[in-house]
Amino acid sequence: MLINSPFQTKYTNTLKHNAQSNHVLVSYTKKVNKIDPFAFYQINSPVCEGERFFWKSPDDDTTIVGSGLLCSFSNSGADDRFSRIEAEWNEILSSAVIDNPFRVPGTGPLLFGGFSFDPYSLKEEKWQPFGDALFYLPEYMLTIIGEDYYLTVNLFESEELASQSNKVKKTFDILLKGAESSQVSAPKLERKEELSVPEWLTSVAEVVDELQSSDTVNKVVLSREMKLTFSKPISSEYVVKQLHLQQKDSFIFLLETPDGSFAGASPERLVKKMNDQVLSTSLAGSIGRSEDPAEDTDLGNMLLNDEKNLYEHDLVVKMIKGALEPYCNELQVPENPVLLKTPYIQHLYTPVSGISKPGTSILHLVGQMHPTPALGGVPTDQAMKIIRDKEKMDRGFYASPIGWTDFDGNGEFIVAIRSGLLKGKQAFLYAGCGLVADSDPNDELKETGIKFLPMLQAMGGKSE
Ligand SMILES: C=C(O[C@@H]1C=C(C(=O)O)C=C[C@H]1O)C(=O)O
Repeated sequence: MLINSPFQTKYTNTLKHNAQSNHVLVSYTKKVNKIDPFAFYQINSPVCEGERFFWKSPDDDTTIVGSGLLCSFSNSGADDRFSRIEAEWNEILSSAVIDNPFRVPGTGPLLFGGFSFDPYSLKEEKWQPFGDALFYLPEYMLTIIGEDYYLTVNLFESEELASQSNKVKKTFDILLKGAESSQVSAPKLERKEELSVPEWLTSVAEVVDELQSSDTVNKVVLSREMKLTFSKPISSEYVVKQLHLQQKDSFIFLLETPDGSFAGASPERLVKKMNDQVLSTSLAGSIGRSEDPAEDTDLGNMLLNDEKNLYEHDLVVKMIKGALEPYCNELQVPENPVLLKTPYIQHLYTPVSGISKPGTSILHLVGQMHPTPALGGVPTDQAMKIIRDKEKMDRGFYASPIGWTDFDGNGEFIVAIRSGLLKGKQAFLYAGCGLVADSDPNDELKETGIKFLPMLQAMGGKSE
């Protein structure tokens, strides 16, 4: 690490955080020349490996890369995990010294991370480093907004200001000199296993039966897992580079820990907040793609007129509208969905936008909206119970909110689908689908098979 922070503290609870609250955050942001985000990602390897993150919104709108950990925020269990992260973050910010003349969203001190899907689900060892909430305040961060590049350095105040600014200046110089990205070799896939397929098909059939006979439960999203084994440990950087090249219309995300990384390419925004503008997305209802343009249009039209998919979609729209209503004015919800196409699948898509009421934070909105019926079901509590009972696995961070919030309260969170956990020589991929009373198990198996493809392709495991 270029700046040797003596305060690398893992805040596991509010109490511990309070004990550290005399440390003042100092943050510097500078506009810099163009720099390759992957070169920046590698810049402090191997020292910072396990302490990095990567984010890119569709169409290269915003790219944020963090390297090195000034501190992390984590917690386990409990429904108040959203507000606890927010309280700890606000406490750090309340005494922070911030030198950022630009105040562009995504620059300056920023928290990147996410939450687990379900704090009450069974817990698997492989997800243990992530807990139920994990956020990073990076030491070094690159933000790219369109053609503009910003570098932020964060440190805790521990020395004379003059020597601090000297260090920061040196850091900027070193970072900018070493900015060449080196190649990482492709992983060699040795084994690909779709886990418990017969059991999963039985669970889907059972849930469909329950949906048919129930007066109260309308939708449940069930997911399944695929395990990949490689000849050598898989590089998170390789995977994220491939996703970046292959999935232009999706959000690319990566959160590293020293014991496993979570990465994916999700088309689904949960919520974006820029000043008081709020934007959310209902994404549910799916159909495949065709290489033949006319056939592809036909498939899209079929989806736009399919009652089962429209119903599934509408449940999500209604819930998102209901969750945002108490916190937003001027909510706009188009009457009909449109299509959102990614390379392997097309979805029904409805944007929901509004103006947030004063005092509404993005983390609060995330807590109010998660899990939407696109990933959980309707009604939420009953659907979550069914998911726990039928899936019998730990989704970890799959299907959960992941994203960022900056010191000005701007931010964006997505739903972490089309994703996987990379752990040494193994990777665990996840894919799910919305079930309603007239769902067919074999169709759902096929749909989830398609949803594995973005990650599979990025890891060299997609057979043509
Ligand atoms: C659950 C996933 O996707 C979700 C389910 C969808 C559906 O059932 O049609 C569509 C988009 C996503 O909201 C996944 O990709 O794993």
